[in-house]
Amino acid sequence: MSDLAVDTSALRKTYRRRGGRSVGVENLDLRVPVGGVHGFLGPNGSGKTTTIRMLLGLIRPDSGTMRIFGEQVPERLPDVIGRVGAIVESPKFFPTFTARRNLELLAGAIGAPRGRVGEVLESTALAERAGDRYATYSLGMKQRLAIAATLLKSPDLLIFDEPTNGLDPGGIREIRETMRRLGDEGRTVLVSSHILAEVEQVADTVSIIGRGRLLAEGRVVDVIGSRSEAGAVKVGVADLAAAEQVLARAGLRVRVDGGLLRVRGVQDPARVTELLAQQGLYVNELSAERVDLERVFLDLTAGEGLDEHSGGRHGRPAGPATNGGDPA
Ligand SMILES: Nc1ncnc2c1ncn2[C@@H]1O[C@H](COP(=O)(O)OP(=O)(O)OP(=O)(O)O)[C@@H](O)[C@H]1O
Repeated sequence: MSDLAVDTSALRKTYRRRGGRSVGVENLDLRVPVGGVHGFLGPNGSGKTTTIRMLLGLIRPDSGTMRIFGEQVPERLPDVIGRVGAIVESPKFFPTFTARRNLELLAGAIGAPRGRVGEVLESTALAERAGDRYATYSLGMKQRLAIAATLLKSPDLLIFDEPTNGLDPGGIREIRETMRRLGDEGRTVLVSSHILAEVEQVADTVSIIGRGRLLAEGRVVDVIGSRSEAGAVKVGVADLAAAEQVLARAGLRVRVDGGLLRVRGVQDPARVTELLAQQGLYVNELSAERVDLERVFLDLTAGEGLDEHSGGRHGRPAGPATNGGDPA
């Protein structure tokens, strides 16, 4: 049995556009391990939805291969689709029926056991409100009911494309907790998002893409760890320009960023304080640089945002992904 829930190899998809073709996904090797939550991250227009739609057989790739649980798709999709639950657009529920009734009707339609309804309401933390009419649900509850509906057939792989779009912080937290619960049950959750803080808290592993290409992948701790640097500190001081010169003269790599100095290659932070104090520059803040997924993402995808009107992606040559490269 494959230890990957999803894997793609050299996947490519282009779209026709005026004057030629634009690239949706370029040479993409995506690997999603079985079990746990996998964040599929990228800026707007980077190819997340395109990839998900190809996996679900909704659009065809130009070239490359895709497998779900080791089965080649789209060729073998009928064999594995029963193990896959996806929310690509909001399902239709009857507004005047309760959530439970809506799920019972759906369970009947797809031949899921009726007892499953109670279980999926528990999994999505909707059990207490299951007797309320759908029309009275908040957006977050509606989204969780959509997840509950996909859980009726007890899928091993769940694919969620930007599931928290339009939700308030409370709704986002509930979806996050639901995804974590599903991952802990041993299911594989593939969730696309451009909200990094949310993914960092819930994902076990991530793939980061930009302009349709893979930029980094791996366990969240490793992706962050590989780009953290010992001896990187942030320094607050009133005269940033003068302090920058002093530290640069002392051989430290330093730049001004966001009202602070970012200094690298610092073996002893007390040395920074001393060097500056000698010149009458007094440090009001000094802390180790904390690298989070957001920082990694911004470094990796700098300049990867799309300008739809520039035609910048058109005819882009293929090339290898620069996994784990050093941040600029
Ligand atoms: N049906 C289409 N026709 C033409 N171009 C398309 C089509 N769908 C997507 N694209 C283009 O393919 C690229 C990737 O888009 P895609 O929607 O997959 O990105 P995404 O990462 O899901 O973005 P978002 O976060 O905004 O949903 C973009 O340049 C987009 O304009």
